[in-house]
Amino acid sequence: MSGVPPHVLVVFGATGDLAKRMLFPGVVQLWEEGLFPEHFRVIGSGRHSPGGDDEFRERLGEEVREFSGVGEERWSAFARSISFQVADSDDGGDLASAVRAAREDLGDTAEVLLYLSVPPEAMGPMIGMLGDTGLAEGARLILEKPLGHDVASARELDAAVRRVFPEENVFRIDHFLGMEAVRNLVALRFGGGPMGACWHRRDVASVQIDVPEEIGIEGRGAFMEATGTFRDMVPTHLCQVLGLLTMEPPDGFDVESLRAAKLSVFEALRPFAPERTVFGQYDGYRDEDGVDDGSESETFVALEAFIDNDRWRDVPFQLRTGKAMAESRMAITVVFRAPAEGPFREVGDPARLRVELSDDLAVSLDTPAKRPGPGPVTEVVNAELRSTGPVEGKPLKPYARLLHDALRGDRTWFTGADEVERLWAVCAPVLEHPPSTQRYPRGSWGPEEANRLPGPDGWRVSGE
Ligand SMILES: NC(=O)C1=CN([C@@H]2O[C@H](COP(=O)(O)OP(=O)(O)OC[C@H]3O[C@@H](n4cnc5c(N)ncnc54)[C@H](OP(=O)(O)O)[C@@H]3O)[C@@H](O)[C@H]2O)C=CC1
Ligand SMILES: O=C1O[C@H](COP(=O)(O)O)[C@@H](O)[C@H](O)[C@H]1O
Repeated sequence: MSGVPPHVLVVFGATGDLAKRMLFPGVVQLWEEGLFPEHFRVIGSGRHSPGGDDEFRERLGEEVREFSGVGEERWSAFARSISFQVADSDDGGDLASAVRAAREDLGDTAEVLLYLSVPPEAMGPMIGMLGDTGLAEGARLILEKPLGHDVASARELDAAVRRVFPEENVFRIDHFLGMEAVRNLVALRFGGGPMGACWHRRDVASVQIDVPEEIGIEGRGAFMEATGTFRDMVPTHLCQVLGLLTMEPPDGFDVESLRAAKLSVFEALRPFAPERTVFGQYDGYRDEDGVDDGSESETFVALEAFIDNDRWRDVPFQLRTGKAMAESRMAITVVFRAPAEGPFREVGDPARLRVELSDDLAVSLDTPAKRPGPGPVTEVVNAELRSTGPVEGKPLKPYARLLHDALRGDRTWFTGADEVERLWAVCAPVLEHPPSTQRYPRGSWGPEEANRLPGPDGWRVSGE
């Protein structure tokens, strides 16, 4: 028994890339784990019909089986409660009728969860339609990132949302906040361990948040042309990780306290400088479907950030992400200061803490230590931190975990509109004066200029 009331889940953008790769696999994982409502209907929606309910189920089934590993029989059992209904921002009448019918089938206690997995420019008009058709009434709404494309459009979108939905029903999703390792950052910092004690400019020399991706754009040409990697990844995933990593201790671990703590550090985040930002585009990107022959859209970004507060002043935070790179990795590396004086000031490599943003706890510490023997020689030794007990069940995938939160009305790990708006303001100088886009070979670590950005020590994960 999941303890979650009956639900009608409506997914707009149900034929898109996110839906097949992450969202539906997340839904199915919840169902397999007994965490999805026992009684439910899922209605996929979009402007174009995949053919009918059967065709939708069949196509989605092939994709979801590939990305989630669910077996054919289990999928068929789940898929019995799935249908498809065409809708767009001008016409949601049939969809509203389908949702009403599904709700009646499920009984009085049934709730409605609406998921907008559509491109940023489609959000505003879709929300208007949800209001006009009555679909919004009493429903919860999940909004995909990025929300808008700059400060003005984010504000406009937020106003559209507020006209139709009360804030307590709005869930702005950032799936990095559904990652076990990202949530663990809060425990590592505030759980009383040594990591919390040295989390200060006094001890920390620099920090890297590095999310290279091996995949290219996977058929998302139109999305990448309109959005680009900077808007897609920086004010969203990378900054949310940065926020949790650098915020002051929150007053509590509830939604309001976490948002206030993140907002406060985002207010101290210095607007990004175009001269300390590198944009790149992988060779061959212009030949992808939906991409302009002369496109200058960036598929790679690296930048340096500073937080102007007492804790972090002058500590460089280096952020990097890109498509078609040498390796897929999500890693945070904190480099500690070497002592300024005394016998160990000559120690070659400084101490480093590495947190991999993976499902399993993967934290490692490289620290100088004395090599056994008569001489005063030091070497770097490594300690791996691992969970000590058996882990209950399979770790939930980020979308599964966040959907589970939303189904239960828990907004703790969803973002606030004021954070979103502030982060667009931080990005504004780069959006207004973007650096020129440098080419880089597929399978590389990005343009040469980006490799020089962190200084002589380079990017810590490259080529390890
Ligand atoms: N793909 C990914 O890895 C991730 C994506 N996201 C976010 O999810 C959202 C969707 O991304 P993704 O699935 O990749 O995009 P896709 O382009 O693959 O799919 C978009 C979906 O939205 C529908 N759609 C497109 N335009 C409109 C429109 N104007 N009005 C209504 N519906 C529209 C499309 O169906 P139809 O044309 O039939 O309407 C399609 O089903 C984006 O905001 C993206 O940032 C977030 C995390 C990861
Ligand atoms: O939101 C997005 O995230 C993915 C990276 O997340 P992952 O969980 O698939 O590793 C990124 O590829 C995509 O461009 C972006 O829209």
